Amino acid sequence: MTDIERVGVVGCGQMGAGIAEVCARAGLDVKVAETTGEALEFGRTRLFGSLAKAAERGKISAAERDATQARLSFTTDLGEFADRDLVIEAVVENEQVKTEIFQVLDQVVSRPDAILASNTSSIPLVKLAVATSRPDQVVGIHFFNPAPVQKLVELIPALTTSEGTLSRAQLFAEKVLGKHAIRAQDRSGFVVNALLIPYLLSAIRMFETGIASREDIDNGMEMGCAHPMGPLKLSDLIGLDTVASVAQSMYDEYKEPLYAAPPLLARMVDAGRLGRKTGSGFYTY
Ligand SMILES: CC(=O)CC(=O)SCCNC(=O)CCNC(=O)[C@H](O)C(C)(C)COP(=O)(O)OP(=O)(O)OC[C@H]1O[C@@H](n2cnc3c(N)ncnc32)[C@H](O)[C@@H]1OP(=O)(O)O
Repeated sequence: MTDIERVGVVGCGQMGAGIAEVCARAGLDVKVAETTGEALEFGRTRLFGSLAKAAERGKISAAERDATQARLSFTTDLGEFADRDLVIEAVVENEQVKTEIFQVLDQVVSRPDAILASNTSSIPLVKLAVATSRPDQVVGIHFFNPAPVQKLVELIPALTTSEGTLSRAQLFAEKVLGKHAIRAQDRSGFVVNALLIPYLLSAIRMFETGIASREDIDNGMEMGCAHPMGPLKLSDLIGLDTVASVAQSMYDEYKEPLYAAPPLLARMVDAGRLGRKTGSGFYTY
């Protein structure tokens, strides 16, 4: 269906693990990289736990779970990505860290037309593209959390991305992974975050100024507008550090006050209350 069979995923946090799961469940050979053995073990446990849950809920059979696990391998050495047809980087939203990863991938990935993709939600793709010697093969493939559940991916071409790379990425996302792809320009926030982040920040401001309780804010949007989760619960799911860093990138790009993070968000990030992943955010988990 496409020429992509071997996928590399850099980072096995919340998003990396979800993306690796989606790719392995689609029948691909997936190699996942983390920086340390400890981080890798944590990520593997998260990923295998999610597959176990999918099997318990009857979404996949026990045989499919085992076959999916067998398609996943783990490493702390990006050098093992040499044979990958597509690599999706899903590490922290830090431009320097991502740039260094793209420089390494450019060195190690040997297939001449391999696609180097980033799951970034806010860093300009062109900055990652020009860090490589193949800027026409770098593209944004942005998944949503939880990646196994959310149907959408955003495809973001950098100014340098070739139409061939973009169409192969689209074919991969739609035909192999079964996602719905929308295209967005390489502008901070793309489509979804450009709409979502100001809404989340407004909810945090509303809570901070005492206009309503966290439960009333969330119930308001869940019961009033049929959102699956209210904005404070959703911020906890995304991770408050991610919400803050995406907001910062959007503020840096547009200088619009509506993208400025409220002080409470910054203080919670400083306190390490990052939401579900740390056990506490607007709620306790
Ligand atoms: C910041 C960025 O750059 C971009 C982003 O990611 S923005 C964030 C986008 N995400 C959202 O907006 C999430 C909104 N929330 C939701 O869609 C839902 O509340 C939710 C899917 C997270 C949970 O749904 P729920 O009904 O409350 O819980 P639950 O019944 O446990 O789950 C519903 C389904 O999702 C599945 N699911 C939930 N979490 C999952 C996970 N982490 N992995 C795999 N499957 C999961 C469940 O197995 C269940 O599947 P079935 O109905 O087929 O059994």
